[in-house]
Amino acid sequence: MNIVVVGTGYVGLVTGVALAHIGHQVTCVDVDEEKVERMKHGISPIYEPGIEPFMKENMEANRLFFTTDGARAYQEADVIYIAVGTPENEDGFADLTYLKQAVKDIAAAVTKDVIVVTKSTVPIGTNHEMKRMFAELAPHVRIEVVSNPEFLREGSAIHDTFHGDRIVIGADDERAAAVVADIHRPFGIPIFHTDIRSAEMIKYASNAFLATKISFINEIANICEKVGADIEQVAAGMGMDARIGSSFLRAGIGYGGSCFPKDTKALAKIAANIDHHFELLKAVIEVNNKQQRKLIEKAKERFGRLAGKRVALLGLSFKPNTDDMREAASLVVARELLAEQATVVAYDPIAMGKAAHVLPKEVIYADRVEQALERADAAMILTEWDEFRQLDLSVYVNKMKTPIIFDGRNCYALHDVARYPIEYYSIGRKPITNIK
Ligand SMILES: NC(=O)c1ccc[n+]([C@@H]2O[C@H](COP(=O)([O-])OP(=O)(O)OC[C@H]3O[C@@H](n4cnc5c(N)ncnc54)[C@H](O)[C@@H]3O)[C@@H](O)[C@H]2O)c1
Ligand SMILES: O=c1ccn([C@@H]2O[C@H](COP(=O)(O)OP(=O)(O)O[C@H]3O[C@H](CO)[C@@H](O)[C@H](O)[C@H]3O)[C@@H](O)[C@H]2O)c(=O)[nH]1
Repeated sequence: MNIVVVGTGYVGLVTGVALAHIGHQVTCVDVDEEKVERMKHGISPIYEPGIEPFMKENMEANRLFFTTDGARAYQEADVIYIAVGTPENEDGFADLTYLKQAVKDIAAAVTKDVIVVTKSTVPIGTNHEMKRMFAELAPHVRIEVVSNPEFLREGSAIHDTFHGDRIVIGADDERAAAVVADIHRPFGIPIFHTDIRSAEMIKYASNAFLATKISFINEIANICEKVGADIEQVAAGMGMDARIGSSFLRAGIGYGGSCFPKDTKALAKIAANIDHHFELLKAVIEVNNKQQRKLIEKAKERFGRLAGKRVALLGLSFKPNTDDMREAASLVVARELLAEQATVVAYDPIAMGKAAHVLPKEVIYADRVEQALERADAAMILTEWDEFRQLDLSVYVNKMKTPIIFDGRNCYALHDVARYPIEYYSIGRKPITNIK
């Protein structure tokens, strides 16, 4: 089976590598020449733990290739996976420009029948629109379109691909569905067959539901703070109920990343377009927007004014084990701190290179966590990197001007913090005020 993957971002590259690893012949196409050049040398354009050894192993076995020559790759393909970006446009809807361009590129090149598999997250009805475009642009061949939404998480993408809970295959054509199921069978993951529209909706509904769990637990955390309960205990107790489940109940400063923010907004928009006002989802989004500002609120309450304060920002990426800055809470927090005329000194183990392109230019970068904390009036933890979780708490005491920590990810146990002369404000838990 000759497989081509269009787009080598988080989804495309991981899909290409994984399909090669289970034995398929895979060519990954990207329009970004620099990216392709790096990948040809076994260098991943994204920070994703464990991906490069997989790339190298499959390249050496002659199963994995990279090219910018889409036309040639599409001509030789039996199955083409589309994994290009579908970012948010200014109305909150999914921008389908890249996807439509990929459809045009494929239609212009193919000379034989082919199956096109859509991995990109697309609004309900998009795969049918793609089918219509193919029929119009490439009437000489038969192109079947299959929806195969992706559920991997950044930072654990390789693990998720080999250990996913399900593979969703949405198709109108039984033969095409069977071909795609056969391709994925070696993963040994349950395959769920459905129609195309339901597959498209499964992706949006899954992300919206997970985002709902996060906003729900964050609201409970905010109430816990006021009634003296502890969110870690509450989430643990709730999660023991198998009907609720313990995952995605980590309270914090809200969800970010390339998917939840855009996909929740896109689903709300999809609903609005058919005159359905998705009130629950709108509240989930609103709660998240507020939650991203939670540490600023707490700091203002503690200090009154933030002007002139030196604040160490620990963690910039939207979650640990990725350098992805898309919709990271750090963007909001850095901007607000600077607007309050605070000095912002930032540190992230991996994301500083990317962060420097998107954070305001006034942000100062530290090479090490200790350097960021030096003479700081306050520290704000935005990403729960292991480096911060494992940091000896005495470092805060020894380095900071005043060891006042605002922890947006509940990195430390309260009983550990209580042993140090630290002021500690976290999410949904009692503050600790041990500074003498
Ligand atoms: N990032 C995730 O964790 C994740 C998980 C599940 C689903 N998704 C969805 O998968 C899709 C891809 O997301 P991503 O984060 O991997 O995107 P990305 O932005 O990281 O990568 C997209 C790639 O496509 C390339 N590209 C654009 N147009 C092209 C064309 N015509 N031909 C060849 N290459 C082209 C770009 O150069 C880029 O390298 C989106 O729809 C997203 O919502 C993402
Ligand atoms: O209990 C939790 C879990 C997550 N988060 C936050 O939620 C965001 C998203 O985290 P996660 O879901 O782990 O990462 P993503 O890589 O964005 O993955 C999500 O988005 C992908 C793109 O659609 C989907 O494929 C995945 O299934 C879905 O989990 C991050 O900011 C996390 O800090 C919390 O605040 N609390």
